Amino acid sequence: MPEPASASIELSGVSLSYGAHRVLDGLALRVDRGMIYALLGGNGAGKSTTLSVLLGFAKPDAGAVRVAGLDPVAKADAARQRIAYLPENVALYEHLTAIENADYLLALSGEPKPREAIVGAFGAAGLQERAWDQQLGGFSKGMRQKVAIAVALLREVPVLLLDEPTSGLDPRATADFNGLLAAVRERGTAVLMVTHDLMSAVDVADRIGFIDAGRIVDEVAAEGAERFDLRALHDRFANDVAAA
Ligand SMILES: Nc1ncnc2c1ncn2[C@@H]1O[C@H](COP(=O)(O)OP(=O)(O)OP(=O)(O)O)[C@@H](O)[C@H]1O
Repeated sequence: MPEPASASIELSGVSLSYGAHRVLDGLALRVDRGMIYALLGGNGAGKSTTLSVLLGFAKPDAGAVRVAGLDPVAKADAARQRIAYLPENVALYEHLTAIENADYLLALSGEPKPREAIVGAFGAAGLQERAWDQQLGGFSKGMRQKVAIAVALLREVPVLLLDEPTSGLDPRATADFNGLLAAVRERGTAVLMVTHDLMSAVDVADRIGFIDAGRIVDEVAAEGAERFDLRALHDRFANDVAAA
């Protein structure tokens, strides 16, 4: 069946085992354009493996995976061109300035941009002007993420994957980051955010999915009343994890 054009990320019936250990077990998940999906789950539930599958680093034993309409294993290069990925600890070059980092990363991905565009994206990402020409050595995690997300904005990719983006951020930096994500969504990007941060998920996500033992056991949509009931969601999250 042809895929709806709006599905930027789609996994259906995805299973993956490491030896005898089934890590993903019939996983189904869909993120449309202009949507933020928060994937929550306990340790070892399969969140990072889901990202690895979308990045084409892990090949499922069964099921279908599409990123911007492409199979990330069969069309690895083309699929990665369409993805921006922020790992939990963003890897940047310490001895290069913020601008040099952006310049280099954009050149690597074959999408060089002039300085004016880079500083424009830094401004949009909330990186203070005095940091633009500083080496990254002294940057906080929040500042590094701003550099990385500015690069993602400049690449104008349709899919953004985030692994624990707010872990280790203070509340102000978390709020800034969530605001930035909302701006990314406005551009029509599909955002999949792996997180343990239920508060951020409630703040910014359109849909929250709870994964356990490699499958989605519960999903809550933003338009539902429960979205605003943090306590109920917290209990549900704890129960989902405990019940498995
Ligand atoms: N390369 C691998 N080889 C063998 N087992 C693996 C491999 N990668 C992950 N696993 C196992 O798969 C399971 C799911 O791991 P995954 O990293 O996806 O969980 P997670 O939900 O991201 O957990 P956490 O919240 O702790 O980061 C874990 O039991 C892990 O030990």
